[in-house]
Amino acid sequence: MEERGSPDGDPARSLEQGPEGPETPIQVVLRVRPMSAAELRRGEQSALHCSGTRTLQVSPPGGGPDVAFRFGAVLDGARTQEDVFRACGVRRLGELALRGFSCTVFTFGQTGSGKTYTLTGPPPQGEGVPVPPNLAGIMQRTFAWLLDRVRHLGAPVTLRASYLEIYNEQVRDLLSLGAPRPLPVRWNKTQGFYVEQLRVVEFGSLGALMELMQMGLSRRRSSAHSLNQASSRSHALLTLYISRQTMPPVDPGEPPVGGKLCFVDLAGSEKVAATGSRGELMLEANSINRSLLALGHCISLLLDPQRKQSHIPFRDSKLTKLLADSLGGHGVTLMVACVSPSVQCLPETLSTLRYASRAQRVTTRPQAPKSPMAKQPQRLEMEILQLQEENRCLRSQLGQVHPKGMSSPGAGVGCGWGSHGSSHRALPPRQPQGSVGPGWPGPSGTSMGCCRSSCWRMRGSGKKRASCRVAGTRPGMSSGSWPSRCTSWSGASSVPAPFTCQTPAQPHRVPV
Ligand SMILES: Nc1ncnc2c1ncn2[C@@H]1O[C@H](COP(=O)(O)OP(=O)(O)OP(=O)(O)O)[C@@H](O)[C@H]1O
Repeated sequence: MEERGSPDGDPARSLEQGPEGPETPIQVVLRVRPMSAAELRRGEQSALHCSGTRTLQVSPPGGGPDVAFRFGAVLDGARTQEDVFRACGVRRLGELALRGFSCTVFTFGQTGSGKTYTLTGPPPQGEGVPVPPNLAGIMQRTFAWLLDRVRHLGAPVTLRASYLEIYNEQVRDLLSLGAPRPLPVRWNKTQGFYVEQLRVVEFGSLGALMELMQMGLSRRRSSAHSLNQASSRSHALLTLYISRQTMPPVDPGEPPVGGKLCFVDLAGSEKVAATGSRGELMLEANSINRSLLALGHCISLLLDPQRKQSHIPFRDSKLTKLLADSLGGHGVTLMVACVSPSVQCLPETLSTLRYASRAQRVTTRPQAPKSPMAKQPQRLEMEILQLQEENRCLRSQLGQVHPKGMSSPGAGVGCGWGSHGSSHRALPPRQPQGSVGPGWPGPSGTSMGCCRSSCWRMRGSGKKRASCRVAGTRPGMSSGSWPSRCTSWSGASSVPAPFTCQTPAQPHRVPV
């Protein structure tokens, strides 16, 4: 018996462990749906047998050796929606998304194989009729889990969602306020590929999120053909953006830590001869097949260690652009491959199984965006340097003033290092808001204390002729970008009332 598939190991455990090493393979779970009523009516036989929790055996009709495929988990037609949710380890992906990772769950398979059922449950039985809770799919179950999890977290979390479809190679916003219109896919260095002008909606409750999902589902293109009465004619991507504020916030202006959880319901591959698609249905089928082909091509190239470092043609379709990070980037990805058990579907099923086998050998390098806390050491280091410098300077002034028994440090002692030996003219200091100290000058012409502690940068004053004696005026440098606490200014010709520094001082370096 030939066997293909993933290496040994407990699937649930490997998903629960999450991305430990630098490279993590795409996890693949296989779901075999039960025989449909139509298939049973036609008396079709099953060609698939699950042996154990990870192996699927395929028995070709008319004899021949069985072929076995191994995946992270294999779920037969008797498994419930809850079983599937658990086996897929989606909660673990949710936890990772809360920690800032970008996670993707996507379903893949032939038309009518149960992809939409797995993600969102059966089609609603009427307008506004909700899916019965026991039939709810991975998406509804994840939403409920996530909202509950967020409620019990100590830190505030902002949740937002977007929902789009790729229909005939056009991206349409399923949550747009008006009629959906094509949106461009762009690329930049920080975001990678993204959809411009996509509506992202903040939500605060499970009910609000379910409404968004229903809105998107009702707008998504679907049609009937001979293999599925409600066949999706587009790829749909619902993304949850999870922004978790660090405690305590590093800086009110800092963006919060953000993770993503994206659910992708791919349209099914189809043989137009089998589905009987004509006209518009056939155009849709061709577009679907082309984009799935592009996806398969990228997956094949990602498996080639030589090619992985070089060019992968993600730009070949909108689908591959939007899945680029999930497949070859820094995301954590789960693929749920869906198949029909029927012998009639075997060629398509084998193609799905091979596709899924290849996908589980693709690896990504999961990486959470750097938390604002990570920037702290650098910021603190700068602050420490500045404070040390100020401390050193103040100490040296104290050492020079007090031995002479001067009660007022401002009385009659010139700065010892001004140009041409003249007294140092300090700019009138800008007092930081709410800060009043002994070093601040009084009314024009009087100096009250040490310019070293009282000379502050001229924030936005535009007096570019003023220069810092130590750092100097740098070409193109505005006064606002000078050292935060310049201790020695000169050339302040445009300043209305120059002050004379009367504190003895030693030249010193100011950290810039
Ligand atoms: N595990 C299952 N249990 C019961 N019914 C199922 C199961 N999976 C799928 N079905 C039913 O099979 C039919 C096809 O499923 P579904 O629409 O989810 O397929 P699909 O793969 O999304 O197809 P398409 O690619 O054409 O959109 C639906 O009527 C669905 O309710």
